[in-house]
Amino acid sequence: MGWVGAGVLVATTVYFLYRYPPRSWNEPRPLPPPELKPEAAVTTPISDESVREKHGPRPSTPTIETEQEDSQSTPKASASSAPPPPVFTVPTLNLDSGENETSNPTMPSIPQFLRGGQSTASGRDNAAPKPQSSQPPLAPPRQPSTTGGSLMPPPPPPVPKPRPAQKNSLAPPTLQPPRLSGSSLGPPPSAASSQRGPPTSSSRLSSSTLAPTPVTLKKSNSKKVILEPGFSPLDWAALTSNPNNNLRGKDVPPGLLRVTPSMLKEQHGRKGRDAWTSYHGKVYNISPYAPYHPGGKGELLRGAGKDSARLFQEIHPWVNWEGILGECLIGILVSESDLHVENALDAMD
Ligand code: HEM
Repeated sequence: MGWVGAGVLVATTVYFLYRYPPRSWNEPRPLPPPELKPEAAVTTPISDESVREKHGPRPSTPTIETEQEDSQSTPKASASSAPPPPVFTVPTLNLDSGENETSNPTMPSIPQFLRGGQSTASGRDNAAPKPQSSQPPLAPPRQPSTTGGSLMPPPPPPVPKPRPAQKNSLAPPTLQPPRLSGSSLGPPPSAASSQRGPPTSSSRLSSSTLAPTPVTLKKSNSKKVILEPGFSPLDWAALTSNPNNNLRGKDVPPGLLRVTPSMLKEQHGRKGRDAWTSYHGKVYNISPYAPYHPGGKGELLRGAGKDSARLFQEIHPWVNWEGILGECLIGILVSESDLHVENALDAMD
């Protein structure tokens, strides 16, 4: 309903503007000689109001009388030839302001319309506003009177504001292609990828794991050697898993031996002797492992006849010594004095 009312208001405004363009508002329109009497126009409505307030609602009267009373309160043409009172100049002054013409063009057009055309017409003046009356009882609430103080600005015509969505629809659409991420095209990360290190810059460039990854060959400090066939770590594991294989050495008595540093030094791996080494107080025969050592036989034998803990920790501290050489354990490392005391005790027994 609000939209219908607004539409009617806009249509009325457009009609008035078309019928009475703003240019004609400033033109001094000569009032017709049979203009209404100022006294009657000003005083009659007030008296009518006072009468109504005093005596309450007007009893039903014949139509003819009502028309007569209304005709008195309505500015109509009369036979009086008196000059127009200065009260009619008030609307003209209001119309001179340019803002009123532009902002509220409908306000001044109504009095012009009533004075110029309808005031001269007879009959349909009951609903017409009374320009000289400060309290027009029969006028619509939004009908402005000619006095500037009681002007009520009509509601602005509803201007539909474009919604943000409509703005976007009017604006040229900026279509952006969907962002293709490399990870979305590739397969899901495998479980092994979680154990890898952070991706390098070269691997980040490739969007798929199927793409060839550039391999940069750099000089490696690795001293790994090419092992002979049958001497892989798996072959060593298979060899140590069999307890029948005597990896401690053919001349070594069963049980753990007490090995002094002098005894260890004599097991240097040359002249047909096995190479022994000590690690954290234990002595191992490393000769069976020499052909399986990834770093080569020569590197391994650097620790022959002495303690290898420092070398081992410097090169590959991550290697499980005990897990690899557990079956090669000879005994424990004891000092020379300790061995002599033990031998003396054994002799006493
Ligand atoms: C004590 C003297 C030893 C020396 C001087 C030595 C030296 C080396 C060297 C130079 C490498 C190659 C490292 C590389 O490729 O970057 C290596 C690898 C290796 N060594 Fe030894 N080693 C010794 C003892 C041992 C012992 C006693 C064991 C076994 C308990 C052993 C097990 C290994 C293993 C498993 C690798 C491969 C490591 C890997 O690839 O990560 N080494 N060693």
